[in-house]
Amino acid sequence: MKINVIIVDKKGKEPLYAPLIEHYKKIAKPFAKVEVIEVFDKEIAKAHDISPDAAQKSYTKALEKYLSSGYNVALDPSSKEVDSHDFAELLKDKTEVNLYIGGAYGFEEAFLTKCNKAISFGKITLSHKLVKIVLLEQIFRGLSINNNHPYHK
Ligand SMILES: C[S@@+](CC[C@H](N)C(=O)[O-])C[C@H]1O[C@@H](n2cnc3c(N)ncnc32)[C@H](O)[C@@H]1O
Repeated sequence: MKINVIIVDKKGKEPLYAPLIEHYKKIAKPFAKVEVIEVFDKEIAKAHDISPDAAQKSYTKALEKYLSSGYNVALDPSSKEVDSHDFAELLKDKTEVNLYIGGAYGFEEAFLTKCNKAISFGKITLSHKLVKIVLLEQIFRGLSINNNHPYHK
């Protein structure tokens, strides 16, 4: 199984988060190949100076190409809240899952409707760097649930 975490963010290894990202990718390996893909370009940077709407549209443009294959799930604080079992169910019996983390202004509705699902991890807004770690932990937890691994108690 392949799981792609696709995030609107600049590339770069922050010393604070990079070891945790590598840790979760490594422990998930027996169940899935997890890849983190950062997406950021000049158009997104420019759009941030124009308006929130322009920023959201630029995210859609940059992310759209990933929608053509796999099961697509957007992370959106305003969408339906899921628990760890609901999340595990989303990963179950899939060959490829793409999980999208938005930029500073979240996603436009048009992008959310193009995804198979939009989910929330609760009403709090997490920074996109922190949500990446929470998501990676939930991916490992979900894979553990689906594979009867003792990590999830
Ligand atoms: C800094 S947040 C953007 C906040 C933006 N106002 C919004 O409503 O999406 C960056 C990204 O992190 C993810 N995110 C943050 N908190 C979340 C939560 N509680 N549940 C699901 N995704 C979350 C979303 O993908 C969001 O687009």
